[in-house]
Amino acid sequence: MNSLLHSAPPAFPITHIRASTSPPAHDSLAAASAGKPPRTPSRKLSASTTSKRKPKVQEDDYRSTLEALNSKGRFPRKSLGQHYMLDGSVNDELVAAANVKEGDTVLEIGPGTGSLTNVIVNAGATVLAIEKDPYMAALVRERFAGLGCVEVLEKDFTRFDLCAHMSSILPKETPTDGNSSLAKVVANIPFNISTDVVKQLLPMGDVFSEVVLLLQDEAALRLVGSSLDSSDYRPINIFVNFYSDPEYKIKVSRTSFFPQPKVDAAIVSFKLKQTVDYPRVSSIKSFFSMVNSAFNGKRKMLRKSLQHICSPSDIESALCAADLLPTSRPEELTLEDFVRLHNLLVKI
Ligand SMILES: C[S@@+](CC[C@H](N)C(=O)[O-])C[C@H]1O[C@@H](n2cnc3c(N)ncnc32)[C@H](O)[C@@H]1O
Repeated sequence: MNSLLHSAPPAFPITHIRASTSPPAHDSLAAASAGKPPRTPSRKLSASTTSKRKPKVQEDDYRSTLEALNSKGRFPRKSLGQHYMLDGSVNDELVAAANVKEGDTVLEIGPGTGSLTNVIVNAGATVLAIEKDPYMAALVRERFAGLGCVEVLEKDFTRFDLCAHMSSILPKETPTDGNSSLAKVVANIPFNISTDVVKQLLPMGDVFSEVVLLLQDEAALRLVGSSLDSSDYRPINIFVNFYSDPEYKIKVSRTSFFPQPKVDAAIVSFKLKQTVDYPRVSSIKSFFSMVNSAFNGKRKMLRKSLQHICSPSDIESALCAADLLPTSRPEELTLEDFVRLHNLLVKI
């Protein structure tokens, strides 16, 4: 599932972008153009700053941002998957898919120029944005400075202690107004970290209610649509369905990005399950260890590939007790089948 595109053209053909009608909105663009990230101290989101703020509707200025970057020779970095969204309606779709509303807390991974951040803020949410590129982190921090509802952390998401940070910003108690205290994730992520992102976020149902991502289309179809007996059916499909209810929303053409990647994208939403709704297994760790072992020998029958757990005859008995054929192979088992098999095998 990893990687794909990042073969952006060597030059930055800004002429293919419609000229912005709005002037650069902030001084940061001047700093950006000069190649120096503006130095704005990061502010912590707090109840006092978030409740008092008045959302300020900004014109989306990402085209002018790109022009400013281009004018000083700043190239989107292939290694960071910097393919910026040019189609505002895709940002609207992402935000709508997560049903972002007033008072929500939203995690955005890779805000880039802040075009999606802007739509999330305008929906009334507070945003925690994690951006690896120091230059873009400074740019987006400056863009939303003064609103009090956007915290930008200059971090590599794949190495960030998200649980610790989220527990420091989310309320400890469930709000009495009936609203959920759970946060949401809305992000146009670099395709090359999509597996890491999905693996880190999906088991966080006690922190997030929805995760809405723009993924490479092929990866999205594999994650959400891979069915039994298909060659794409993998442990990640069991993982995704164990922790969430996934939905493929819409396909997004590669022409919506700048620079244009070699592949199309898609919006996928994952409604996260709460711990109490996970399939009942005695140990999640041993469950996924069994699933991984089963797929390690993809063409092998389970009675062979699971031999390190117990004897082939015990495995055959467990398969029969789970209403499965003794000759079953991993690609023939649903999540529920794996759960039944696991719970029988660990008892043996
Ligand atoms: C596909 S661009 C999307 C930018 C912006 N959200 C948009 O829609 O135009 C991906 C963004 O993620 C940032 N990024 C890349 N790797 C990252 C990582 N490991 N952690 C956090 N941000 C990352 C890039 O610098 C870039 O800004």
